[in-house]
Amino acid sequence: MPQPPTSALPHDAPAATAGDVAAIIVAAGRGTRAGGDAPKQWQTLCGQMVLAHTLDAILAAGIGRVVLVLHPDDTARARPLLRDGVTVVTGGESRAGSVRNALEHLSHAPPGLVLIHDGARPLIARAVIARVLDALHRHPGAAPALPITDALWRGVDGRVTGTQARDGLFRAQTPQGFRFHQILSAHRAHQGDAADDVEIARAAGLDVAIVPGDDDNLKLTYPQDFARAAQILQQRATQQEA
Ligand SMILES: Nc1ccn([C@@H]2O[C@H](COP(=O)(O)OP(=O)(O)OP(=O)(O)O)[C@@H](O)[C@H]2O)c(=O)n1
Ligand SMILES: C[C@](O)(CO)[C@H](O)COP(=O)(O)O
Repeated sequence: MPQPPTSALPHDAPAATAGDVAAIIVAAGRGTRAGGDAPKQWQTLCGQMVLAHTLDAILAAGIGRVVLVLHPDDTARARPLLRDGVTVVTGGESRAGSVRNALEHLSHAPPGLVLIHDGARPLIARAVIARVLDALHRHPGAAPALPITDALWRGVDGRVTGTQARDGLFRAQTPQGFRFHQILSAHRAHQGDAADDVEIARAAGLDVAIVPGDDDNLKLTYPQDFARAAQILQQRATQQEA
């Protein structure tokens, strides 16, 4: 069984090399819902590109091998992000296609485990990464999520047309982690798009554990998300100074 890297593991976990784990950061989208003068992953958040925050967070967790998945129009923007252990592949027409391109790239020197993360989630905490890696000791897949705490409705044209029970429903986050060869096979077998990699894994019959997510691990989707993300980063900076 491949073991995750030491630095992202609980203190009592067996030591492992960082080479056992690779991360894929998908950042080939166009960020249409966010608007702005560039796709959201390239916009500035607290003085740094969104994608730089995301990459720094993944590297800080001890993941020594990262594949950035970028739109072909964006490769020049990525120059400040390039360093040892970071490679770039071209994205696909869908998020699933982008992930598939990265998995095929990694298949030439396959890791034991792979974490698949949205470039648009720059506030990913090391503790969440560690929870995913720890669960991969016991499950072929693991992903963070938050339970739904609000009532759920169906609506059309601004009116409620029905309600939906919330029991057993979760808001999925990333990174979503898998044993590499299993998620590669699942993607190769999958037809069409998918909301996330857990959907593709489940379609291939893989067991996926849910680990606690983090409210701060938001996906930058709309313009207002940037203000919330900046507030979280400023709170973190203040706490570190204290
Ligand atoms: N063909 C695609 C589409 C999306 N993504 C990435 O998948 C993540 C989640 O997708 P989303 O938040 O929907 O990003 P966009 O597709 O850019 O947003 P929008 O739907 O508003 O255009 C993002 O980091 C995005 O860059 C990708 O790598 N390749
Ligand atoms: C992968 C994901 O972030 C899990 O919640 C989400 O499905 C991405 O959705 P999007 O429409 O591609 O932003």
